[in-house]
Amino acid sequence: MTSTPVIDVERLNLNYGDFHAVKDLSFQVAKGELYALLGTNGAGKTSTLETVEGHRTATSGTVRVFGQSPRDRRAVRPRMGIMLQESGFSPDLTVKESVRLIGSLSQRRDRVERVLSIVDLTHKAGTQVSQLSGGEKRRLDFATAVYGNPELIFLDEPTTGLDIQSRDALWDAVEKLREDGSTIVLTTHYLEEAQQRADRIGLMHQGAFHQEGTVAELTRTLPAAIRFFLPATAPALPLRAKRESDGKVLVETFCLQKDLHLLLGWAHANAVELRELEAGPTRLDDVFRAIGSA
Ligand SMILES: Nc1ncnc2c1ncn2[C@@H]1O[C@H](COP(=O)(O)OP(=O)(O)OP(=O)(O)O)[C@@H](O)[C@H]1O
Repeated sequence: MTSTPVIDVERLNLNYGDFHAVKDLSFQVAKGELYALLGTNGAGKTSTLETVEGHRTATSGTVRVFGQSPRDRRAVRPRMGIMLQESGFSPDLTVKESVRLIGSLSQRRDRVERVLSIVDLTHKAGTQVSQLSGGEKRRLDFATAVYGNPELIFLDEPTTGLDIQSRDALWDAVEKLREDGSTIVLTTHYLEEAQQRADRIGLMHQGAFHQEGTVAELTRTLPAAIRFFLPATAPALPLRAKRESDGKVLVETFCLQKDLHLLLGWAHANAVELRELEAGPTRLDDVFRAIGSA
């Protein structure tokens, strides 16, 4: 990493009483990156992010954001947009008033109308927060990340409760922010989104990284899968395979194209129908499932 990282965490430890929740965690996020912090329940993601956001003090280790302590709120806070799982806007405020409030709290400058348009709430500007649907509330939460194009944006489960159109719109807006140079830290349980969007992933388990790297680096450690139903009368397969609980045959391979070619050639030569054939590269889900079994 050549330039100073936007986030620099060195040997972070966090204790809650006797419980060691985060253990010697180190990672960096470079300017313009989309970094996904993922992990099992209770892995320590929230504790880590709260420290990086300046809400929590480290038990030991150092955390730098833009080269400064995130506890120095006056220096760091105006440069960050934090979309929490619930932003807790007052139910009595209107949408427009809430967005204005984001402006005064963040000390960033923007046009309320622009922000309302990006989060697709222009038509709800005069509606009280208490009258919004779950998805509309989530889009209002997203306004905290958009207002004034912050340099560093935290997105905590950003698409939970959003329909597919709103999800697409949110990711379009995130892409736009990235084009303008924003750095993004994402947490999500939608692994597909992380797989599609993240430049790098930190995968936490029990307070430490289980793995860290690009999606390709994480998935490279596990084989791809070919699955199909095989008729009872079929001759012996040309590949090593196992039978799954639903009766499907599973072939695990690090040479997907070559083995698929071999299998299809064999099926054609023997006139065997491979019913419900599926073949695909390793997914992040598989990497997650392998945690604990490693
Ligand atoms: N205030 C607290 N006091 C004591 N233990 C805590 C406190 N906050 C979190 N913990 C514990 O620290 C561990 C890490 O919690 P954290 O919320 O950081 O995990 P997480 O990765 O965000 O989990 P999840 O995906 O379930 O939200 C958990 O075992 C949790 O029970």
